[in-house]
Amino acid sequence: MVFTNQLVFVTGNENKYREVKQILEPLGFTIVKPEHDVDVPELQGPSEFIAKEKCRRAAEQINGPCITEDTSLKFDALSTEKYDLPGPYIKYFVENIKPQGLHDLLKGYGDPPNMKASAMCLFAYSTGPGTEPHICRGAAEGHIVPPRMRKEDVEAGKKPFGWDPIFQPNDQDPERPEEGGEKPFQTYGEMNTVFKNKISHRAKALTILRAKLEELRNAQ
Ligand SMILES: O=P(O)(O)OP(=O)(O)OP(=O)(O)OC[C@H]1O[C@@H](n2cnc3c(O)ncnc32)[C@H](O)[C@@H]1O
Ligand SMILES: [Mg+2]
Repeated sequence: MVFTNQLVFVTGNENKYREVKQILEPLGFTIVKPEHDVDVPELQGPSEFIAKEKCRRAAEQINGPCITEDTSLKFDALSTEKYDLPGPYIKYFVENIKPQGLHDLLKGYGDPPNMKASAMCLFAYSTGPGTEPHICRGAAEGHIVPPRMRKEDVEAGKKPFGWDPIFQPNDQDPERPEEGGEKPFQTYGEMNTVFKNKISHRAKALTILRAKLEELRNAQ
């Protein structure tokens, strides 16, 4: 297996693709789409199983190395020690009840309601069909808040990226505007992309993926 800096990212989500390009390309990687359409079903089960299986199937379909990514959003109020909920099923929740509905769902239970949430991203890297994918995890703790998006995006009628408008990550310092933090605390949907890409669950997972790729390259 010869490593190159070109990574095939198999995803059906244009927003994910854009963010991965924005984060990794300044670091010397080239992110490309597969040459032909790849259809990986929405798998169910524990997050790590989904992430590995998704990558295994994608590598088989493109017959070569690739990366895939699976994102989940856990609400503390709904989760148990064993199961993160909605967790990997967040896609269907957000499609059906939209960010406002997700917020209202939590808001309706508990006094006061527990609005704590964490976003998790699992990247998987496969060196090709028949190999065990490597998993790189990144997480961001935060709170679910009423939807807030950047004014210009609302005015332009822009469709939000998933649950961005209701997730307010804790890891931001409104006292340090030079680092992108702005008063008051922002949701992902309000942040400029440079700042989101610096602190997000995806950015953290990509830092680990990058180190993993270096390690594999040095070991060859
Ligand atoms: O083809 P894949 O890569 O699987 O793309 P997907 O859109 O099906 O993505 P997932 O299966 O990982 O489902 C995650 C859901 O969470 C949403 N999502 C992922 N990352 C997000 C982020 O950074 N901010 C907001 N929503 C996000 C995404 O739009 C989906 O609805
Ligand atoms: Mg998916």
